[in-house]
Amino acid sequence: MSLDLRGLTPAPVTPFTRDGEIDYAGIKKLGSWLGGIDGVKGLVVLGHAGEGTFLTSDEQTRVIEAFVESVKGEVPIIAGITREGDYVAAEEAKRAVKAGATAGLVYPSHGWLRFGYQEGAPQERYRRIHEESGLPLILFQYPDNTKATYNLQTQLDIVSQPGVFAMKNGVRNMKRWDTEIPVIRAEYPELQILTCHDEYLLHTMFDVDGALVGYGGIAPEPLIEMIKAGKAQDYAKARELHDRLLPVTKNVYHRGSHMEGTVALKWALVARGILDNATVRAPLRPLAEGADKQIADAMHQAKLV
Ligand SMILES: N[C@@H](CC=O)C(=O)O
Repeated sequence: MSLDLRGLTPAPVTPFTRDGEIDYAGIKKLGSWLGGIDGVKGLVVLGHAGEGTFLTSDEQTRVIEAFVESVKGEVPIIAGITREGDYVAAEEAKRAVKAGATAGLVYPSHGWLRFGYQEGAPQERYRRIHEESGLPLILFQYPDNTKATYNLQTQLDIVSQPGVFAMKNGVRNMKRWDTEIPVIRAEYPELQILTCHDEYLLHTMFDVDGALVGYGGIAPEPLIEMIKAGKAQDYAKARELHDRLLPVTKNVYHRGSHMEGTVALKWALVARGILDNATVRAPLRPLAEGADKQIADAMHQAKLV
């Protein structure tokens, strides 16, 4: 299966039953729906939206297997690789391969968020995970306001390494976006650059090959259109889609932290009839009373239901 993510790669939620267990029937419904949409290029499971770090290792394996089964080979399943240490992250990547994952999205080591990273450590993390698991990897560029954001040289070094084929860019600093992407593109024209700015999709859609976003798990159809409009440099069309989606964007991604957005994604899927509940695992918390109705109304306004 070729790894061409030049289009929409949703990062779906992990459905739970009302009593908090993994809902495999829900995964089947969600995965087969998303995987069957023309323009969906892959699914990234066990990311932030997928509550990947809230699952046990066995659960992670079973979630990957269930998503692989659900898409029936239509699209690749890409696993979030999130463990803090490189040794355990490489072990996690090997388990993901066994479960059927075709690629990995490598998260920064958690401690870097607070303390920053030693020079060379991110490059080494990608090298080790790829060498030990064989997984093709996606570089995850964190926001500029974290200490786990990679400077330009670190990004260039990582994407020069064997096995790194794409970048999920969530830098949220337009100076860096405007100046770093052209340099990376010029040096590595084959690298697939994907936006993950769920809340700024219009503004980042004209410089990328695609989008790797949780938003894609609830509104794949208009996002596929928006990616096409971005590639055609058709601002009017992209703006129209943005405006249509704004009630949903506000209700999912402007409602508080990005983490709260994960809970909202589940309510949006309830509104679409894909999930039957919005159960999440702690530390996520249920949304305030009435949020389900606000989200359902927004989904109606955006013509997604
Ligand atoms: N869109 C988010 C969610 C992460 O996985 C981001 O920017 O990182």
